[in-house]
Amino acid sequence: MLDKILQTKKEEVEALILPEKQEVKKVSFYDALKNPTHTLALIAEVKRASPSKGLIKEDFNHVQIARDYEAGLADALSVLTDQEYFMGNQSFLTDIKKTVNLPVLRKDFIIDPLQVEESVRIGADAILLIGEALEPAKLHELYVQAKESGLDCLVEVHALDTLTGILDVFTPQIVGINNRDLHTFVTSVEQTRKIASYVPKESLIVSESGIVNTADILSVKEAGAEAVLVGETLMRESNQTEAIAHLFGVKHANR
Ligand SMILES: O=C(O)c1ccccc1NCC(=O)[C@H](O)[C@H](O)COP(=O)(O)O
Repeated sequence: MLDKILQTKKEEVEALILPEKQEVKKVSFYDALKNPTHTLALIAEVKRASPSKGLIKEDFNHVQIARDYEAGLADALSVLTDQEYFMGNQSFLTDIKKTVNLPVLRKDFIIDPLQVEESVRIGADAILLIGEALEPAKLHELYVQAKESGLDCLVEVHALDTLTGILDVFTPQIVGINNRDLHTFVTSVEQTRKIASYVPKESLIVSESGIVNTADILSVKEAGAEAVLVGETLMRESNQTEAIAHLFGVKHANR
C-alpha cells in the first residue's frame, strides 16, 4: 500500500500548482508537545477514512471535530490532507487553522520540496516526514527546508533499522514511532516499547497509531513517549471532547 500511495504522490507533485499563501497565526508544534496541558501530550487526528479501515466517520464536520478536540484539551491537531486514500483535503487544514488556536500537523506523504512550500502556504505548523518513504539524505534535505520555512517536523519510523539509518545522518527534534506497519497494516503498541530506547534522549518521542485505551496510553508513556498521536479511536465516538476523556480514563477531558 505504501508504494501505491507514494506513486500517487509522485503524480500529484508533477501536477502541483502552489496555492496562495493563507494568513494564519503560527503556533509552535514542538513547544505544545514539550509543555502539554497534562502529563502526556495528545495530538488528536482529524481522520475521515483510511486505507486500512475505509470510511471511519460518516457525519464528518472537520471544523466541529477540531473545536471539540480543543475543548477536550488536545495539545495539537493532526489533519489528513490526502484526498485519494484518506478522503482528506488541504482546505480542511486551512479551515481548522482559522478556527482553533492549536498547532496543526499536516498529515500527508511529503516527498518533494514543493509539498513543503505548499504546507507553509496552506497554514500548517508542522509536517510529517516518513522514514519508510524517504532515503535518510532526502528526508534530511526536506527537514532542513521545513525548519528554515518555520515548520516543525514529525520524523516517523516504524522499524529500528529505519531509525538507525536516519540517526546516521542527523538527530530529529521529534521522532514518531509508528505502531502501524505501513506495508501490512499490522498495528501494535509493543512497537513503541521495542524502539523507544534507541531514540536519542534529546528527541521528543511521539507514539503513533493503534492507541485504543488508557492501558495503551500508560504503556507507551512508561516506554518513554512524551506524546501520543491518536486518530481512529477518537473519531469513532460521536463526541470528540468526550472521546478524549474516555481515552485518558477520566470523567472530564482534563486528564
Ligand atoms: O491509517 C492507515 O490505515 C494508514 C495506512 C497507510 C498509511 C498510513 C496510514 N495511517 C496514517 C497515520 O499515520 C494514522 O492516521 C495515525 O498514526 C493515527 O492512527 P490511528 O490512531 O490508528 O488511527
